[in-house]
Amino acid sequence: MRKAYGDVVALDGVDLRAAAGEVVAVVGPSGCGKSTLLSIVCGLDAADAGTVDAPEASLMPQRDGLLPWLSALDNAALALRVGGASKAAARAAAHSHFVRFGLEGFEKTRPAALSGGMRQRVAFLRTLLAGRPLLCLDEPFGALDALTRAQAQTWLAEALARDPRTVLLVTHDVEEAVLLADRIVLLSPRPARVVSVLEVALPRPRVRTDAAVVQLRERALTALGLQP
Ligand SMILES: Nc1ncnc2c1ncn2[C@@H]1O[C@H](COP(=O)(O)OP(=O)(O)OP(=O)(O)O)[C@@H](O)[C@H]1O
Repeated sequence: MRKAYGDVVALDGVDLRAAAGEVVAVVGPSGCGKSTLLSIVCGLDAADAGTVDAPEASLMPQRDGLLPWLSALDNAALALRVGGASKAAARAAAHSHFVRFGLEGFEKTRPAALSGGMRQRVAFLRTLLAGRPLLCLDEPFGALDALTRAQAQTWLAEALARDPRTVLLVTHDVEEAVLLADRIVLLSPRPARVVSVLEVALPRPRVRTDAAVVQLRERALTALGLQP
């Protein structure tokens, strides 16, 4: 696949495959074209050359995209409302996940009064409830502090274990990719090309201090040229 914005070539020959139910992490340096790739896969942008053969996808954008004037519950229920569900049905469906997502008691809270981690959980729930087979997650935890990020990685792993989907997870964070993905696609600096693909054949749940996790993280960093 190829995509340029004027003289800026964002993607140059990126070829990517995901099997149904597989979590594929896409890791690459800042500005290499990862968001562009997700926009094309989700049908929000068109490639200049190449094709996308993907099922219907829902995108969790880099900034959480929550609507500031809606409550947490109505934000989570938004995709269902857009899909034609009544307000009551959409709220009930969204609410049935609130306890598991650690959001109980915050149904009426507006996004500005939620913590960063909670906002990400609401945004993820909204993406999940869109009911599409493919989830495109663009740096879902990029804005979180290290501790909140570690917690968020755990709940995402648990949520996907409960409700498996095909996932494209864009991240800068090699460790996050090793913890969550079945396969890691490493991209070059812009224009993005696939540098290497690593299989993550490790049992779940994965622990960041595990020797195999640390070893794979180092292999990925080396492939990206970030480790001697
Ligand atoms: N709509 C656009 N118009 C012009 N240039 C764009 C547009 N979208 C992206 N670009 C450029 O394409 C390149 C790739 O951008 P993209 O956002 O896809 O990278 P990224 O890997 O997601 O970056 P980051 O990791 O920092 O989020 C950048 O140089 C960016 O400036």
